Amino acid sequence: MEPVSKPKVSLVTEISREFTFEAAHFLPNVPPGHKCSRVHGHSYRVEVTVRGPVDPHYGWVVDFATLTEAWQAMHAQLDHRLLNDVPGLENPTSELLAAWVFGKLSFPTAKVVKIRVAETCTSQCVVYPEEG
Ligand SMILES: Nc1nc2c(c(=O)[nH]1)N=C([C@H](O)[C@H](O)COP(=O)(O)OP(=O)(O)OP(=O)(O)O)CN2
Ligand SMILES: [Zn+2]
Repeated sequence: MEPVSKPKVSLVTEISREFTFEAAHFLPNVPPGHKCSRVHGHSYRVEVTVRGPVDPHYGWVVDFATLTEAWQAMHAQLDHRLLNDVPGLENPTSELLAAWVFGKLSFPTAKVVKIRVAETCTSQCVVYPEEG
């Protein structure tokens, strides 16, 4: 079999994993009569993306299982909860939830470069660290 040749350009490598949880929320700061002022629920999807060097021995940035391990504590805080009760999520918009998740994740050899939160099939938010 032909050996796998090294690419001629240097590559940036990102890996992602999507997680899900079910939760209720309401948005306390919306205008009077807004439907989201009432408690309702979503099947949330959260995608975590990290970037880093590919470990030459393992051939991966980090084990996908490492992302899952990091997610477990957040899942326990979020799943089947009223998000407004979770410290830091008193106003649980997608934007603030994505920032909350971002603030809770770090890995020794990989950088968190994107968090995507989708409340519905058609609405999502992405946060990135600012460059510089
Ligand atoms: N920028 C944001 N806008 C809204 C957020 C948010 O987090 N950030 N959140 C909501 C509510 O949570 C709402 O439940 C979700 O809104 P929407 O996408 O409108 O969901 P629907 O399924 O109800 O969509 P329809 O097309 O109206 O059926 C609102 N806005
Ligand atoms: Zn909602």
